[in-house]
Amino acid sequence: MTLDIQTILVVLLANVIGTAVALPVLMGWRVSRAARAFQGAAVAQAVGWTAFLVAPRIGDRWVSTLSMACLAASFVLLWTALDTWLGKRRGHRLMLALAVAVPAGYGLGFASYPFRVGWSNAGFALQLALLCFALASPAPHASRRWRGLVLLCLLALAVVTLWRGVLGAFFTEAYPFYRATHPVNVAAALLYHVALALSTIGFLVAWREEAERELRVQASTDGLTGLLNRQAFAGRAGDVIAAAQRYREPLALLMIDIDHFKRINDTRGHAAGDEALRTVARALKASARRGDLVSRHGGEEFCVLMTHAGMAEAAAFDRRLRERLAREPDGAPGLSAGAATLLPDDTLDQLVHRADQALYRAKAEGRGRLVHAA
Ligand SMILES: Nc1nc2c(ncn2[C@@H]2O[C@H](COP(=O)(O)OP(=O)(O)OP(=O)(O)O)[C@@H](O)[C@H]2O)c(=O)[nH]1
Repeated sequence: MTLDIQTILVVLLANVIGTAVALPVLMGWRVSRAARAFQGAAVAQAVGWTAFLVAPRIGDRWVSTLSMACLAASFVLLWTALDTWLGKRRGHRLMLALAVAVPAGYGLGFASYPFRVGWSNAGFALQLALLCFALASPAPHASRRWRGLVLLCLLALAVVTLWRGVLGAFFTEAYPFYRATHPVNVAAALLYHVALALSTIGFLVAWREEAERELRVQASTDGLTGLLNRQAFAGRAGDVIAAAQRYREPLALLMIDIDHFKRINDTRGHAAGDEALRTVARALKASARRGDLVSRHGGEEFCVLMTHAGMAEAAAFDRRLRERLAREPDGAPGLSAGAATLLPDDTLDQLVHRADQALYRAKAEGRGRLVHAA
C-alpha cells in the first residue's frame, strides 16, 4: 500500500479546519480565558495550514510567511492555555520570541530553501519542546492523564519536526519538497492527524477539569466577598480543631460583626452596604496569617479561626484589622468582635457559641470593641 501525501494533506487540512470550527460550536463562545486561547490556537492552525498548502500554488513568499506566523502563534496560544490550566509556567518570553523569530527569519531568508526549512522547523520544534516542558513541570491540581497524552503527542511532533528541519537544512539533496512522497513527510502528516485528534481530546478534558475546579471553588466561597462560606468553613474548621486538640495546640476563634450595618443599607443604599462588606472582607484577608480560616458567617457577620493562637494573638489580630480599616481612604464601618479559645473537649459549635456570647457583650457594652469570652 502506498500512501499518497497529497491526499493525506488534503484530509489533514479538512481535519484541522473542521476542528477549528467544531470547537467554538461545541464549547460555546463564552468560555474561560484558557479555553478561548485553545480555540484560538485551533483557528491559527487552520489558517496556518490553509496558507501553507495554497502558498506554492500562488508562489507567494508572504503567504508562506503568514502561514509560519499563524502556526507559531498557535503554539503561543496553547502555551497560554496551559499557563492557566496548570498554573504559572516558565518560558513565556522565549515562546513569544520564537513566535516572532520563526516567521521573521523565514520571510527574510525565503530565497534559501535549506535555511527556511531548517530555521522554521527548528523554531517549531523548540516551541513544541517548550509546550512539553510546560506539561511536564509539576502541576498538583491537574490530572496526569490528559497531560501525559498531550505531552506524548507534542513530543512526537517535536521529534519529527526537528528531523524534517535537519534533513531540509543539511541533507537538502536527499530531502525533497514537503509535498513529495517521502517517509518523513508521510510520517509527519500521519502523526499530525493522530496528534491533532488525541491532543484535542486531551485539551477538552483539561477544560472540563477547569470547570470542575471552578464549581468546587464556587460551592465553597461566598459570592460577594470571596471568603469561605459558612458550610465550607465548618468542614475545614472541624479538621483544624481536631488537629489542635490532638497536638494540644492553642486555637482562637473571632466572631466579628459590622456595627449598625442596617443604617448603611438604609441611608446609603444596598450597593454601599455590599461595598462595606467587601471592604471588611479584604481587610480580614489581609490581616490573617497563612493557615487561618476566614469566612462570612452570614449577613454582616464574619468568623476567623486562628491556628497556634491564644487570646493575645486574637487581640493582636483585632488591632491589626481595626488599624487597616482606619486607613481605608473611603472610610470603613465600625466592628464589634468576640474571641474565644479552644478547650480540650470543645466542638466547633461550642467554640462559636462562646465567641458569639462575647460578641453579644461587645455590642451591649457599646460596640466598636473586642470582648474575650470568659
Ligand atoms: N447590603 C447587604 N446587606 C445585607 C447583606 N446581608 C444582610 N444584610 C443586611 O444586614 C442588616 C443587618 O442588620 P442588623 O442585624 O439589625 O444589624 P446592625 O444594623 O449591624 O446592628 P448591630 O449589629 O446591632 O450593630 C440587615 O438590614 C440585612 O438586610 C448583604 O449581603 N448585603
